[in-house]
Amino acid sequence: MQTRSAQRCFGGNLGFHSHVSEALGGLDARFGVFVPDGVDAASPAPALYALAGLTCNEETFATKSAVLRLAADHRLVMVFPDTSPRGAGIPGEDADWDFGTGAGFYLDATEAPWSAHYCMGSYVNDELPTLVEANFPVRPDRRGIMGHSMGGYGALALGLSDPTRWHSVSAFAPICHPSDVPWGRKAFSAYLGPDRASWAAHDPTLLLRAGKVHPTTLLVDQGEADQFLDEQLRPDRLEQAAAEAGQSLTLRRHAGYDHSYWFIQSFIADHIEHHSRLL
Ligand SMILES: N[C@@H](CCC(=O)N[C@@H](CSC=O)C(=O)NCC(=O)O)C(=O)O
Repeated sequence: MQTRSAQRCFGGNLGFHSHVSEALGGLDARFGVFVPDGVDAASPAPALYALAGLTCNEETFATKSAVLRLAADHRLVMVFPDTSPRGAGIPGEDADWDFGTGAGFYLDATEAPWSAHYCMGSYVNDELPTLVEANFPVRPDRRGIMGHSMGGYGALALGLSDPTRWHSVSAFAPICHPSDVPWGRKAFSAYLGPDRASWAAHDPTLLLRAGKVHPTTLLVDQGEADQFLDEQLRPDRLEQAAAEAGQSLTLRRHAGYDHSYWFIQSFIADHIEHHSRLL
């Protein structure tokens, strides 16, 4: 692991690091970690992973969400992964802002040529926690996951898939039913292939319909003036599937708020309290 930058921030240390990732087929992967003062090997803290959305990178959530002061106050270590492999060299990976670079969708591609590098599912679920837990003062038994948009989808999908690994889950404006919206159909067709049966394991709404529930309440915030709400996000589908599955869900709709980080900044404190209480 190589530290690319390190700064003091809100009485803690914020660093951005890189390493050669096995899950991403030997490419360099970047991530950020914030460690509040008072958290050390003798007194480790839970880690909260924050997944950013399409077009973002490992700096976006740390920089724009206003989460760091709150993480310091609640004594949570924050981990900020990148949103895709970088520089895989696959033809077309930089052609669209909603697919390829910056759009890894937190799953493991099974289709060539994407499967050689686009394995952000294994990366966020396994490789990065192993690396973080070996190099930072975090508790390996208490992890939370949150995210925005594509990252909100990732938080819900990974959290519902393995509640023993992710002990608290929340999302801002998540893509709730990717199999049935344009962003998700585009990514899943390429990364997972045309057989829609293989998509279900990566779709929060379909995971709930299949009986995958999380033992804690899922917290989801959604702006009603979000420009992507009706075409791409579909929280109504998640709400219905959660009700049918018996999944506890707090879904809050906020009049006037859009898809931006200004929306996230407005409600991030509630998410940090949610994770702090459960972790
Ligand atoms: N390419 C468009 C819109 C890109 C965009 O809105 N990205 C969102 C995430 S969308 C779902 O995953 C985002 O978080 N952008 C970063 C930001 O700072 O807002 C464009 O660039 O206009």
